[in-house]
Amino acid sequence: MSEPVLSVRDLRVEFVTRRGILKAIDGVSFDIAKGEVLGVVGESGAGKSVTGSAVIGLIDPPGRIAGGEVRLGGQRIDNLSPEAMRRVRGKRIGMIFQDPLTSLNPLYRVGEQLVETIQTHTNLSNAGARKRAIELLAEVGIPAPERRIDGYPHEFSGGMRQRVVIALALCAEPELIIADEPTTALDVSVQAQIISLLKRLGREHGTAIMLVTHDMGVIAETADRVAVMYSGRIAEIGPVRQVVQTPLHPYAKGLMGAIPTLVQSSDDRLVQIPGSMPRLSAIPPGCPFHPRCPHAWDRCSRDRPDPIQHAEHRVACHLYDANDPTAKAHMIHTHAPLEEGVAS
Ligand SMILES: Nc1ncnc2c1ncn2[C@@H]1O[C@H](COP(=O)(O)OP(=O)(O)OP(=O)(O)O)[C@@H](O)[C@H]1O
Repeated sequence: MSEPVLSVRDLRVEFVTRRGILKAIDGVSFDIAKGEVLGVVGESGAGKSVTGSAVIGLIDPPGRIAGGEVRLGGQRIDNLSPEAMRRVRGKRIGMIFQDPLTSLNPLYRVGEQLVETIQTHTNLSNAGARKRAIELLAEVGIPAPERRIDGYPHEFSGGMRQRVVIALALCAEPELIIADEPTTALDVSVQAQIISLLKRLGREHGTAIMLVTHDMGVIAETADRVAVMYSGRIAEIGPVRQVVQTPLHPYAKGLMGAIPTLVQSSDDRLVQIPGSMPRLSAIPPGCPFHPRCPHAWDRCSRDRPDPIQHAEHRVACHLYDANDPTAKAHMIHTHAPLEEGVAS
């Protein structure tokens, strides 16, 4: 397999607070290949956004990267100077946030912003950059781009504004796009359009996309692979189809059961996982999910589970430890809906 565009190894991020050092990201590893969409999902506070911020070098004090490596196209970027990292962000990594106005200056016409960004990365003349900007606006589905290019951000609807942000992110032909909740602020009907646009552009431009969202529906629609985060760690990662249809980690099983389906009989209840994710200041020893896990046994409150390759999934759960003769028993002696991924 060719070298991944993004490679993250054993990433650790801490926040130094009066209550002590809080481990927000504690040993996260994943790759994203060219043209691939990795969905990063998990409940609020799981560490999705901090992971994205760490990749783009935007962890500000009191936060700090406490360990691990981030490589872009094989080159380490976690140890670059702030200035060098700013150049990487501008050129090699594009960013799309929930609020398009984070990326757009309300005082300038969208065309001026696109042209300026294009000219930062190319030798195009004003006329050439304007032509390229119109092409990009057309590519992201802005109608009448030769006219709309002279509009101000407030003259665009939320969905159209997010399309402009995507065009802006594409100006530099980045290797990686980090999209953090890109559709959360949009109407449901517009969300699907933006998501399919991102997916199509990622494929066409060969861009690797890290898509951060709490919305499993968006992940199921868009991602090639999915990482399920819990308490600053990846509980499970694998191809989206496998993880959505046959999740292995008990937390992922609960989360997948919580995807609302369009057709739902009155008997269908959303699966709720009892309890809540621990605060960073009170992460329990061993597996952070063990207090909520129906399978947990004494080992789970003692030993931190390392990720285990199980078929196409990588899962951080002792249940799948083929070297633990007691693991299987703990799988079998719990209730039925959690049994289909039994370790063999
Ligand atoms: N500046 C900060 N100081 C202290 N803790 C922080 C800081 N920024 C983030 N955190 C903590 O890091 C953890 C991970 O936060 P993060 O924003 O990555 O979660 P998330 O999964 O993206 O959640 P959400 O879906 O709500 O955005 C949380 O417990 C959060 O409180």
